[in-house]
Amino acid sequence: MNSTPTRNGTATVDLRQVSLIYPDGQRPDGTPRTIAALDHVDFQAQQGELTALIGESGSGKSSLLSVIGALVQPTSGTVMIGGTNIGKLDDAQQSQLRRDTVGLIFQQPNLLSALGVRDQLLVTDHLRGLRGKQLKARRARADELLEIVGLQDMADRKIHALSGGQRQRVNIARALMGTPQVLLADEPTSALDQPRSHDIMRLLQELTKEFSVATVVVTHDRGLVQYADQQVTLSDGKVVSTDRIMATAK
Ligand SMILES: Nc1ncnc2c1ncn2[C@@H]1O[C@H](COP(=O)(O)OP(=O)(O)OP(=O)(O)O)[C@@H](O)[C@H]1O
Repeated sequence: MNSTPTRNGTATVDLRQVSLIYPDGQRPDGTPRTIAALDHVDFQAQQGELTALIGESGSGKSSLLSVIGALVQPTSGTVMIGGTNIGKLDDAQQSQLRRDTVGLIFQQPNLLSALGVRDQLLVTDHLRGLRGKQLKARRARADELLEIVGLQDMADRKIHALSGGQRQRVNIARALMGTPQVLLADEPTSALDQPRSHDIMRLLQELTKEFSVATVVVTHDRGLVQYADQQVTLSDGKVVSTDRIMATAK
């Protein structure tokens, strides 16, 4: 599969006229009703840039993230990720693209309580099929990422001995293990207090530049938009504005 990083200003994430229609029960006359979670959405995210995705509850933010992450197939439209048209891939190729190209960061860090911090990162390689010596060689990558997110002294700690902010850092480091081109975060700060939320956004901003990923962060908190390069606002499944964030705001 060709998943070469895009260059020359081509967007790493490029969605054209994407709609996602769900069944939504029946009308009183018995005919099926539908809801457009996404309605002809055009969306681009560049490598090395952080996009903040905002909008009211139910406006389609998580749906958009799911489509970008190839977790959900849109009903219509084109989704290009890292130069690959994901609509043209079969299921196995889509899974591979998810594993190789996309890093996912969820609201609540879904970490495995029995494992130490470093092993949380290595388990992703285990899932990619690495074993034995190959897996051991990845320890260095895991430790490098833990240092970058400020957890170098906690590699052997169990998850229950970490704070919420530290857990989210583990989650972020884990998402970077596969060297993704796209980093998707669905409300990564919702379980954190204000200072910790700003720390996590600052970290995501730094990592976006350092790893040259196209990062898309869903947030309810407009105070966190200052860490983004672009702000995209959704309403009723439609993109209602796409704005550059001025450097002076950061
Ligand atoms: N699997 C589904 N089946 C039917 N409708 C769905 C499904 N997923 C989402 N929807 C609908 O699509 C719309 C967009 O939902 P989505 O979760 O993307 O919004 P959101 O902006 O992320 O909301 P929130 O901020 O509350 O998480 C909503 O009206 C929702 O009810």
